[in-house]
Amino acid sequence: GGPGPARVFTLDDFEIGKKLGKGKFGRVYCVRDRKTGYICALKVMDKKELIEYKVEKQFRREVEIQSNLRHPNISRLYGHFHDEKKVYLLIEYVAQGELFKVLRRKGKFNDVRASKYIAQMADALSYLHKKHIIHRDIKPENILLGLDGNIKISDFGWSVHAPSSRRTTMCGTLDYLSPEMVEDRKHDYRVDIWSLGILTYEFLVGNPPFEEQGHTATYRRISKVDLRIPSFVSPEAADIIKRFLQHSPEKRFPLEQVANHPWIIKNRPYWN
Ligand SMILES: COc1ccc(C(=O)Nc2ccccc2)cc1NC(=O)CCSCc1cnc2[nH]ccc2c1
Repeated sequence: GGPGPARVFTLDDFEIGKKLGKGKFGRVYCVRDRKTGYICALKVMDKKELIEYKVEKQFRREVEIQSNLRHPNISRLYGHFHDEKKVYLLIEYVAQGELFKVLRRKGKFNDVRASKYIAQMADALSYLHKKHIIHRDIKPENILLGLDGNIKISDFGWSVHAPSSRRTTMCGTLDYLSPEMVEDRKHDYRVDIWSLGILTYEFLVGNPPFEEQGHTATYRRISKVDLRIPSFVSPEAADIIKRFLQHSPEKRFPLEQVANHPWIIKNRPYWN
């Protein structure tokens, strides 16, 4: 059987370790549960900030949804507690940290590494879509790398990191928006398939496909799907990128078919 009833935590249950990150709504620390020795990430947020930014309802809804998610490539929300001034989120600690930093350090990933991550992302997104959850914010900054080399999507949606430690363009987020989102039309779960195409391209090339200096130029290239795939990208990878980056959501490659695409089949034997 699984773990017992959720414990009621207080801050005293933890030894506070190093700071892992700083978000808009709070700071994240690496902590150890004194009772079990378990290492977790603790996100600390001011109640008054959540009220000021009017995100309490969103917070409760997200915590409710996330507490029920169980997938190897989605980082766990173990629990939450509060005291007089603050709210605390107990989140799975993912040892190798932000995939964004690995990508920037390496410049770009080869087909073996990129195909492993994209297959895991497709599996995680398919799981979320079956639960009628659209992630809507797929980008390297929201992906963590576990000790075993597998990825974990985490919810940075509410933590806007200081610009310095993030992309050069202030509007990194625009790069991942689908045509229907930039054109403010109705959108559904297939925006995540579009973003997965942007992510595949960025993993293999080192920058997102429609990146431009200004918002308007990026917007125009997204709307036109002005996609230029460099010749060093393998034919199988170029094929799956084109299947993801279809202007019309109906034409986008279904996530369930990713595992059987030649790019995945060809590289799977080399995943460690
Ligand atoms: C399941 O995860 C989450 C669930 C909820 C929220 C959240 O903030 N919800 C919210 C807040 C306010 C209003 C509405 C909703 C955040 C996360 N997750 C993260 O923020 C990822 C970084 S913390 C984890 C973590 C682990 N392992 C690491 N290794 C290196 C860095 C690092 C960082």
